[in-house]
Amino acid sequence: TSNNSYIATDQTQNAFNDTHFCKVDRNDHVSPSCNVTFNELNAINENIRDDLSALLKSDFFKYFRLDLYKQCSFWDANDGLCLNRACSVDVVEDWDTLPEYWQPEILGSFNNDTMKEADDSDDECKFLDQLCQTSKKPVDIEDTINYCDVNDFNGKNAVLIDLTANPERFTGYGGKQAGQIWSTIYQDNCFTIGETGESLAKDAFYRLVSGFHASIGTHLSKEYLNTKTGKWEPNLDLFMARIGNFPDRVTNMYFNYAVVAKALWKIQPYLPEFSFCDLVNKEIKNKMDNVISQLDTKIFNEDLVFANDLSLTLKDEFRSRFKNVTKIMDCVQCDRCRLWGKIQTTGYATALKILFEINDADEFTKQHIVGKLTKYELIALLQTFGRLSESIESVNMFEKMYGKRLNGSENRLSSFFQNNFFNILKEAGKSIRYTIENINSTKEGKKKTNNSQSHVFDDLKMPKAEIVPRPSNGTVNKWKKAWNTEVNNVLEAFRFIYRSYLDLPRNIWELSLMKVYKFWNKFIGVADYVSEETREPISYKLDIQ
Ligand SMILES: Cc1cc2nc3c(=O)[nH]c(=O)nc-3n(C[C@H](O)[C@H](O)[C@H](O)COP(=O)(O)OP(=O)(O)OC[C@H]3O[C@@H](n4cnc5c(N)ncnc54)[C@H](O)[C@@H]3O)c2cc1C
Repeated sequence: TSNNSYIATDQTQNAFNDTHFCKVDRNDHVSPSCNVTFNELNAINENIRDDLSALLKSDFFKYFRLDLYKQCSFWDANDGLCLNRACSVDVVEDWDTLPEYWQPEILGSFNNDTMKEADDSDDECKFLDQLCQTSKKPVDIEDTINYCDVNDFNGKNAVLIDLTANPERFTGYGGKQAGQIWSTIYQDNCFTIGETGESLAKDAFYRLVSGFHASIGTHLSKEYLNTKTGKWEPNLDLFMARIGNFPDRVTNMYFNYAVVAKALWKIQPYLPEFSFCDLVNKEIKNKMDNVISQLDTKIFNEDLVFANDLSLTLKDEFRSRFKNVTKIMDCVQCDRCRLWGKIQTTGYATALKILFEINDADEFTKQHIVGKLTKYELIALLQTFGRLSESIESVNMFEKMYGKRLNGSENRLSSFFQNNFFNILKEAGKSIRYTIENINSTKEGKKKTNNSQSHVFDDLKMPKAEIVPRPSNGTVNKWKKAWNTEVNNVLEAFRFIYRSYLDLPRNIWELSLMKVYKFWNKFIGVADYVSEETREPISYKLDIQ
């Protein structure tokens, strides 16, 4: 439930405490309202991935407008929030040692070249209009069906941003500021713990928020800044600590995927009627068709969500709570996080409007609602789908990395267990017994031909084989032989421990030397700040935006 998982200190969990990745059964249904399994969604996602990526990079879908200076309406941003940089320094240590362009404010800012000033004279941005033969005027949709403020993107201060040049990835934003945003969303806007189990609607609300949160975590883990190499690369430990060890978070991302996919499926018949020019562009239109034709109505059954509580008040409450979530995005202090936060909450809000406000039986409202979708809602809807699609792809990628890591550690573990103390004893015992038997049999003139057991541990110094003399009466004293073997084993174990203690000072000495060496390199500025591959300063290799 929301509050419980919020309070959990997930970072402290062992990332590899279970062999079952994410503890999710891929053949289970994603949720009671989704007649689709995790595996099926994975397959759909694989099929649409290329077309969807191409669509998101097209001129129509790659631009978004945002008012960077919109006032946070929940608290005085200069007062209630921690504004100093130290508040962001919760993920990367030693920020001060990094060059300026790696500081959180820079990583979280926009690539200025990719922003264009919006034209105040028209509510619509001219740049986007140039792409379209017919310009769609913004509309005053009745506020009663909106899950976000659709006029948010037409403000005087709104700027146009090229999303392909400002990817959602690790920014270093975190600490108290981000914590306050998430806690406000979960504690003040989600339904309470008891309530989430009450109905599918309240449960869906929490799932949407948690899936959104998990998706952000997945992206920042996938494109994480390795401060040693200066490269953006996947960070499996971070993913496991934030998402992978929480099956509910993984499930909620798939749930969100199903919700947004269903909304797209629902508006498919109306897409040709949109006046956005790029949709008229054959290639874009084909790609859009390819993507949506892979989707299916059974992916998500929106009729179930409000089925048990037909009360209109619950739907109103759901809508106004979600609108709050979209507004809280104005309080996010990291520009790039705010941009993607705004896009995704707008995308979810659009999906919810399509799913919950369009009545299939009522063609008039259907036309009315779909016909009045703004281009920013449509862009946000598709971009949000793109984010979730990438998240699902990343979960599968992290699973492979996890498998590799686990196999690697299994090998290390098995070699540890093969060489560990007790096995050495066992093998030593076997070897002694074998040697005794071999000697005995040689004495008896019955040479053994099977030598397969010999010398499993060639590198080990075995104790001299002890030949147990035969009793004079000719019968082997089995008990005495066993006793001697065990005593020998114990003695060998003590010798082994004793040798380890003797080695300890040498090991400590070597470790200290290595540390001093590393420290010296750092002091003279060599090792960590120069790329190992090229020996060039990292700044040349970084794609800083
Ligand atoms: C709108 C928004 C956008 C952001 N975008 C970015 C970005 O693009 N790049 C970037 O690097 N950082 C971004 N951040 C910051 C990022 O989300 C984290 O807040 C930050 O990385 C610190 O993480 P944390 O481990 O302290 O826990 P947080 O992610 O801040 O989570 C706080 C608490 O919530 C709970 N929790 C975590 N995940 C879930 C979940 N899925 N479901 C339920 N409960 C959960 C946990 O108990 C956790 O301790 C964004 C933050 C916000 C609010």
